[in-house]
Amino acid sequence: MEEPRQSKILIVEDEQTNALITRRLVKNLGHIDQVATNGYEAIGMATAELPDLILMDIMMPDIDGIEVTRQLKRRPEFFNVPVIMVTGASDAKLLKEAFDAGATDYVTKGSNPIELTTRLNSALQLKYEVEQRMLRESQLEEAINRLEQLSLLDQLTGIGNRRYFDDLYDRQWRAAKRKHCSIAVVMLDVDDFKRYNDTLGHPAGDECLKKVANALNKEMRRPSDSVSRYGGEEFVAILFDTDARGALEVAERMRKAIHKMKLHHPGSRVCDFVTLSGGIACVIPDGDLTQKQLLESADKALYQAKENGRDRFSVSAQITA
Ligand SMILES: Nc1nc2c(ncn2[C@@H]2O[C@H](COP(=O)(O)OP(=O)(O)OP(=O)(O)O)[C@@H](O)[C@H]2O)c(=O)[nH]1
Repeated sequence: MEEPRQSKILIVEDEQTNALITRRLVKNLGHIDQVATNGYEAIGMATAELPDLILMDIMMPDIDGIEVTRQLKRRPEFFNVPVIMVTGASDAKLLKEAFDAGATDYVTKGSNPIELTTRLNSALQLKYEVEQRMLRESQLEEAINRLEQLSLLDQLTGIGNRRYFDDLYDRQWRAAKRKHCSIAVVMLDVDDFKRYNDTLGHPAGDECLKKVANALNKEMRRPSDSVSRYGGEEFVAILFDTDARGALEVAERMRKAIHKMKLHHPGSRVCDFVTLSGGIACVIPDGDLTQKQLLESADKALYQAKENGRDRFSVSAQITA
């Protein structure tokens, strides 16, 4: 059993002699003591500075120990503060009332100091064990949240991955349907990226994708806009509440941002630098059209942009809002 650490013990006792005896015992055990001589004072002191344990006299004028316990235990911060009742006689009915109010244990007045020491130590031990368990649980929860977050991020580029996109697209699609507003999907693809890898090597290709992802991400200016890595050298942006014109504007901004970086691309058939092609599709979702269809339209438009010479965007003719 771990040695109890130095704890703050609040002694609630209206009789001076009893208070003195208990204080001495608490001090001898190496703890810090505080004394409240009535119920109201006890509430004031306990709420001003949370004690680690309370030794509570039951019988007190004005407001008794049971009522004080009841009031304190209503407050969430007292959930793990043990309250040991100190009682004149072990009246079963009174004790039941005390336990119902939230007391942890009890000792009878004038009992052997060893008994009080043992009960005090075991109540503190249990309190610290509960605290440790809660800490471990919250650390575990944090680690799980972090893992969940990581599983939604693309490891290479640090932006959302396909899973992130699928989840967000589904939520935004349903929101657009509810609000009868338009949603735009922009599929983006680095031009001649196979040639980039072939001429400069795969590690350089990876670096290029990181820079492209970062630049695209910077162009997402509204909180509801996002760009994710769709896979390989393909990216996808979702623009909520955006029509075809708006989407084309954002797409052009992204294209220019890539141009501006002037990432040397010796194998490109388009120009000396890395360029992007993209396909845009947008719609106000209604009952028939599916998310998949909108994506397919954006993909077809991307193919069209490639066919038309790359380094450009094409807007899907079939579905527009
Ligand atoms: N370095 C690197 N290359 C990747 C990654 N993912 C996909 N690629 C490469 O991207 C290239 C894509 O090539 P293609 O689909 O033929 O298209 P492209 O060469 O970009 O030609 P167009 O799209 O027609 O302009 C392939 O060579 C893939 O190996 C990656 O994570 N890192």
